[in-house]
Amino acid sequence: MADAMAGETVIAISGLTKSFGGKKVVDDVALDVKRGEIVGFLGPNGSGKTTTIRMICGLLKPDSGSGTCLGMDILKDADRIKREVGYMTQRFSFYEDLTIRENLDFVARIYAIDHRKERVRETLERLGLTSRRNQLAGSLSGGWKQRLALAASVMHQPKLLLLDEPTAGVDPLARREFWDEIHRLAADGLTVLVSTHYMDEAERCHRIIYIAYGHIVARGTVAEVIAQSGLSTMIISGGDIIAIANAVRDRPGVEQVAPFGNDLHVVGPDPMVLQQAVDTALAEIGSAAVARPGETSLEDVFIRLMQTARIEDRPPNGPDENGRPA
Ligand SMILES: Nc1ncnc2c1ncn2[C@@H]1O[C@H](COP(=O)(O)OP(=O)(O)OP(=O)(O)O)[C@@H](O)[C@H]1O
Repeated sequence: MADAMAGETVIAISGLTKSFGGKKVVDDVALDVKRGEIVGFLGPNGSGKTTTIRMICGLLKPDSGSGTCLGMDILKDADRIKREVGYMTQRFSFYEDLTIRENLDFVARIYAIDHRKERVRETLERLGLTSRRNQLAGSLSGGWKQRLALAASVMHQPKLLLLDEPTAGVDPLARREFWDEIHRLAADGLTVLVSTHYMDEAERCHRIIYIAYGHIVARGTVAEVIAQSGLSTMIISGGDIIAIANAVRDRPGVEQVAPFGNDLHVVGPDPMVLQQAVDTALAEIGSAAVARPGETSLEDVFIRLMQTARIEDRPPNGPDENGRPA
């Protein structure tokens, strides 16, 4: 993020609340996003990410709450906000029997973009789509479709881009290129709020916000969110991982046990108690495996946040207290 742009507020919202069928799915959410930031929006399925994004961009009216998006009032100026943000939904759709260029031309007409042909040409160039401009959208692979969707959402030159799980089902190379593009756009001053379930994508954001069943429960840089969790991790290598997992799982001070390849990651809130639990478990089963302190991962933190989310806020078919699906 360029320093000169930092500080300018793009989204400033507080008390945002929305209910569906008597159930609050977004409850007292506050958001503050500055120009040029890439903010990741994470949380379990059904936690209110899409609903929040839709309220920010004027597509859905909040029950309560107030604030501004691009300097406009989210309650009074919803129609203007809608026109000035770029929004890429989870399921983007195109005319499959139109080419990439024709699809963009169609979008440009809808937005009544001036100098339409020139803008379509520029957008094709900027998003690396020029060589494929005459290919039918229906024949594109997932990664190219996604690039077309991104092109369609930035063609009207929005200052804020809202991306709702933009890379679901796209291969790693295409995701890498997509994120490189997002960073280039942000460096030019575009502000990005992106919902995702991918840890590597969270790590590519300047800042993340974690929402669990309507409530924001963590926010900050990835390093800050990991530090705030207060979790410690021991990594056990060189033994019967399954036997060790069974021996350590229910010990005091152990919250999570998960195999990663040939290693076992054991996570808990107190490093001393955790070490003791691991040592005792290894001794008990006579294992010669080696245990060492390791870095706590963002995934471990998110699982903890999901487990500790308020039970009454969870959907009836949501995860149980161990984070397992019902
Ligand atoms: N129009 C609607 N009518 C009724 N319920 C809705 C509506 N839109 C969303 N919901 C419910 O609100 C809750 C939050 O949904 P939302 O799509 O905002 O979550 P999400 O965090 O984006 O989930 P995911 O990660 O699965 O995309 C869910 O329980 C969903 O079923």
